Amino acid sequence: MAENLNLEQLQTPSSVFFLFGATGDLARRKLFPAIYSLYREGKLADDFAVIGVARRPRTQEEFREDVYQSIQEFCRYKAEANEEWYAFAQHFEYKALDINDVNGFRELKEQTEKIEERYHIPGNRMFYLALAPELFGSVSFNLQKGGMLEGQGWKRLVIEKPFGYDLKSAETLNEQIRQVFREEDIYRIDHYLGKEMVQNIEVIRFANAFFEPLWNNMHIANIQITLSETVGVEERGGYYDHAGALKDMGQNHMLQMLTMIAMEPPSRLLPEDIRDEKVKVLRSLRPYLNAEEVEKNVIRGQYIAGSANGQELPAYRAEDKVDPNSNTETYFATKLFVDNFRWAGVPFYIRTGKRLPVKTTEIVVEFRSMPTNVYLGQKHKLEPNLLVIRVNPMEGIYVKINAKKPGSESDIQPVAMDFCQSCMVGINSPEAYERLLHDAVRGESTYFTRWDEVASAWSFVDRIAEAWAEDPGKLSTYPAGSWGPTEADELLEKDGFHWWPVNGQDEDNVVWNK
Ligand SMILES: NC(=O)C1=CN([C@@H]2O[C@H](COP(=O)(O)OP(=O)(O)OC[C@H]3O[C@@H](n4cnc5c(N)ncnc54)[C@H](OP(=O)(O)O)[C@@H]3O)[C@@H](O)[C@H]2O)C=CC1
Ligand SMILES: O=C1O[C@H](COP(=O)(O)O)[C@@H](O)[C@H](O)[C@H]1O
Repeated sequence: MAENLNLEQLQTPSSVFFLFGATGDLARRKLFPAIYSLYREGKLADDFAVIGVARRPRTQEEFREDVYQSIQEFCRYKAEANEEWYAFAQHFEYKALDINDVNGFRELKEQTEKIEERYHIPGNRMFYLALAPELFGSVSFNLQKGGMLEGQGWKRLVIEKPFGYDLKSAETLNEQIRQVFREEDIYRIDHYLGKEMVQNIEVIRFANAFFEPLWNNMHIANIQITLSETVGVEERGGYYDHAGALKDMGQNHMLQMLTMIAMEPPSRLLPEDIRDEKVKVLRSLRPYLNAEEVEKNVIRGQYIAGSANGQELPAYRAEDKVDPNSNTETYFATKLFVDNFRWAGVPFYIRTGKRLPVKTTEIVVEFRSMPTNVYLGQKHKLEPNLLVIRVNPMEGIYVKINAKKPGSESDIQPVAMDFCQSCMVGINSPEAYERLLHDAVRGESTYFTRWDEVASAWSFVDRIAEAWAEDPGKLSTYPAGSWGPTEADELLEKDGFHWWPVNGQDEDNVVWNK
């Protein structure tokens, strides 16, 4: 029998979790809440410690208060200021240092050793960099120079996206961190890989006899991946205006979801076997060879002023820290091909954007139509079968099939066979960051991106970004609160397809099994 990893049996070892960027947005909104949820669910070792690191001065009490406030605001479990909270908060300490100052790291070492002694932690250290990528190299070097990587126990580096701004900068970054850490000790986060339903794609595909035989170009007409957001750029205008939708979401989350959908079944469910299959998909992406191909196949747009739910919304160019003449895309849609035997000729359409009408991530697999339609002339045109994977905020899958309308002579109507996971587990489905932190501390690297995946994704995306850089003027606009530029609809219409309604917007047309 093939050897697999038994996640349930992986122990959570005692360790110190260093959070660089502890006064930042990501720490506040995602990381402190994730640690607290893991604690509440008994998924942390009894002997654990968290050291927050950033430049701002904070007393230990102030830092613990920051953590408390973040949990109250963003965590799915609420804390009560009682003894239990006090016991938990004692595990948190703060160290003010500048990443570029090695002396700060020497002091950090002393502080760490005291904590490790207090909690009997055997030198296991996880360094989470919730920092701008320019600082990743300096942190790695100074961790080494400051003696933080010495002694027994494992030392792991967890890095946030974006991993570079293009292939070249990613390579430089990678060379820097690889001078200090081994590839197997580097955990590159793509939080979409921590989402319940993205991980479920593997199970849906490889544990169901009726999907895998149909999972190819003989039976699938096209695949659509939509990641729509209602928010604008919020406080992150400075970062976003340099990144844009393609690099912020396309290079990572969208391509990672595509790999999960398109990869071959691995022979074993071991991290490297799965990652090997994913990277093959990225290497099989058909590159756009020139600016004309990019223009034909990739639509980019930027939102102008609009409205949603009766609220007036500003144009992107009027957002805080955004250049008023910015040509950065807040939306892109593209048609891709995975040039291998399984997927030859099947278009993958992916789209993402800010200030769209709903917050949703969905993957729609559209099956080919029946070879002949014996129901021609009936009232209802036969719709293709769909498998829809709802990633968030609703979690679940449904299969859309055609059935006879009860009581009618021969009317046909689409019905949905629905597995609504969020209906069963409610809002308590573990957040992506919880799952990924838990995996990283246990040394489970499957749902982190390996260097060759990152590099292949950048190679693909760079060609698009370069074509856009040559001709920055060709940018469509769309009103905030709309579904993006009309050109994105035409992209599918040219092929005889259309975007399927997402987020249950098709419900009037479909009978649901509820
Ligand atoms: N926020 C989000 O939703 C997401 C963020 N990310 C990524 O995570 C990373 C962090 O993002 P975010 O939290 O939003 O950023 P913020 O700007 O909110 O926080 C940056 C953090 O870095 C610290 N910092 C900056 N310079 C130094 C320095 N020289 N020495 C020590 N600490 C320093 C800041 O603390 P201080 O000023 O006190 O020094 C602060 O804690 C970025 O790479 C971002 O792209 C990825 C996905 C989502
Ligand atoms: O990585 C990012 O993801 C968020 C969207 O994540 P979600 O889990 O809320 O869907 C996006 O808003 C942000 O711009 C991007 O950097």
